[in-house]
Amino acid sequence: MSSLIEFRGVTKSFRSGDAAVAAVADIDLTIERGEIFGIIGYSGAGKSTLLRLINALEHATSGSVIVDGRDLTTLRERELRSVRAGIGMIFQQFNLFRSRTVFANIAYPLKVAGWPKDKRTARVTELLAFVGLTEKAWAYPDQLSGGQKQRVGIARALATNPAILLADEATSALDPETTADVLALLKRVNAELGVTIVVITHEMEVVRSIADRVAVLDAGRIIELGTVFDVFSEPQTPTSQRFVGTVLRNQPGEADLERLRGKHSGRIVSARIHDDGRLGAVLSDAVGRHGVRFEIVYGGISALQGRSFGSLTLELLGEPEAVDALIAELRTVTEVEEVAA
Ligand SMILES: Nc1ncnc2c1ncn2[C@@H]1O[C@H](COP(=O)(O)OP(=O)(O)OP(=O)(O)O)[C@@H](O)[C@H]1O
Repeated sequence: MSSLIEFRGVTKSFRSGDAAVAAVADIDLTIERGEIFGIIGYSGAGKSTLLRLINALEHATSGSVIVDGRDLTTLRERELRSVRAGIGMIFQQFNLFRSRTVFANIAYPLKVAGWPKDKRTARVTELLAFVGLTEKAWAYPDQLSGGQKQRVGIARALATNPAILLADEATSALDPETTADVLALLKRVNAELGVTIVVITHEMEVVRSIADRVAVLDAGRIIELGTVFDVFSEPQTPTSQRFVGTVLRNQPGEADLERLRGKHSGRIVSARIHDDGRLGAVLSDAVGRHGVRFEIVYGGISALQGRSFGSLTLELLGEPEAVDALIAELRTVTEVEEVAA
């Protein structure tokens, strides 16, 4: 892979009264050609600003934004327009023209780019088939469901064959089932058309479903960056742990722990499950040897990017020394955390 989008020491500040407030600060980030890159963060974290710096709807206060080898901070408006032509964008509220048909909405960017009518018609027909809306060509946006509107948005964004697609909370207005359909379409856009996609979202499920890598943004800074597998299986910061906790139930939360403490008198430990299967092997062998009984009281295994990870929470019952010896043995193969005595 080669880098397609690069942020080098980028800060974007806005004036707020007399002060300058940084919406994003000191961003160093490289997005590779062909990947689906997720940016997650709470409201106000700076996600939209970061996205809008890629198509120069915002201009960096300092640092450089490099897209396909061109440093946007050195370009004139006319050159920026040609960069923007290679970047499509979709939005939470779809931003379709209500007074135009689906066909005309998709044809619009082609018209602006000066495509002749026969070529426009051929391209729109092709795009309608790709997003599965051939029958809706002459419908108006108000006659479509949310998912169909976003399909039109995607077709319109792809009309001029951009290398990059920016998705700004593109599924946040949709129900879970429609979200899954739209995300599947975005995956096809990436896999079949080779379009690099940057997705900003506050929903970890979106990141889990489609992204290859993810950056966690907090107060304008990237606090974590990695493959979706790494960030989900070992989130390093409390913010990332909270996001991961919204979609994975491997580890008991505070309320679960309280319930477990009330119900179980033995020592309770959580042990990480890795792809290697060693926890299961050691557990089945060692409990008998140490004379410890156990009960599984909480846990879950998730699969992501073709690998498994998870956690098992066990109540251990036996002589204190025997339980200590078992925990020590488990610790030789995985991470074990005592969560309640
Ligand atoms: N044009 C602007 N003028 C002044 N402040 C702005 C402007 N755009 C963004 N900000 C501020 O920058 C910060 C980051 O905003 P941004 O919209 O990028 O965050 P976000 O993570 O996309 O949030 P949301 O999901 O709510 O849109 C916020 O504090 C916001 O108020």
